[in-house]
Amino acid sequence: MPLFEDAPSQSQTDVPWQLLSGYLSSKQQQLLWQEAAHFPFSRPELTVFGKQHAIPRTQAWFADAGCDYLYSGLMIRALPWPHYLARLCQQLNQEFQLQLNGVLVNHYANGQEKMGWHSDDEPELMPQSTIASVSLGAARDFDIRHKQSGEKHRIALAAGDLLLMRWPMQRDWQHALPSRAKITDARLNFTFRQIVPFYHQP
Ligand SMILES: O=C(O)CCC(=O)C(=O)O
Ligand SMILES: [Fe+2]
Repeated sequence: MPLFEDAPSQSQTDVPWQLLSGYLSSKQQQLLWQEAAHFPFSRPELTVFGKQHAIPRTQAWFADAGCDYLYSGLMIRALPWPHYLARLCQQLNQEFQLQLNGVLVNHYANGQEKMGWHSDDEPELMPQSTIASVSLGAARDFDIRHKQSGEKHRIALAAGDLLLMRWPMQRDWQHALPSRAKITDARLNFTFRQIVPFYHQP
């Protein structure tokens, strides 16, 4: 019997995220990657401290009707679901008993493209809902830090991995995708979310 079996370190048991490595089959990865080649990615300009900046990645938002997303002051209308993405959403909902109804797709052309520290805590997200993050393409580090204590974790997200971010992750922690100068391959990330329908059109 291994030593310390009943006393795993705090960081392994008490964190609100769960990594399921190799969740997608290679066939599923291939179909999603091909489908995403036709997605209408855009690079919105955000206003930060009064200055306009193009985001360092491109993105697309797909969701059920009425699930528009106000993202850093930009209203993103829901586009209808592509076929394989819809199937993956259904699979996640069934397997983990979730009610995900939208997905933000982020495309990182190479290691220069990134995402800064944030929590996904927009008001149109269903309170206490889970976010399911699926990655394709280049493996990238994903950083997580606790808002109060500053405790840090780094996990690598590789092609086909699923990261479940459960409540209270977005309340207590921030996350980021740091740049990696040596990475030349593209990466896709899908964060499936549960939106309160018609939040922006009462
Ligand atoms: O690309 C990633 O792994 C993270 C994406 C993310 O945090 C987000 O879309 O909110
Ligand atoms: Fe996020």
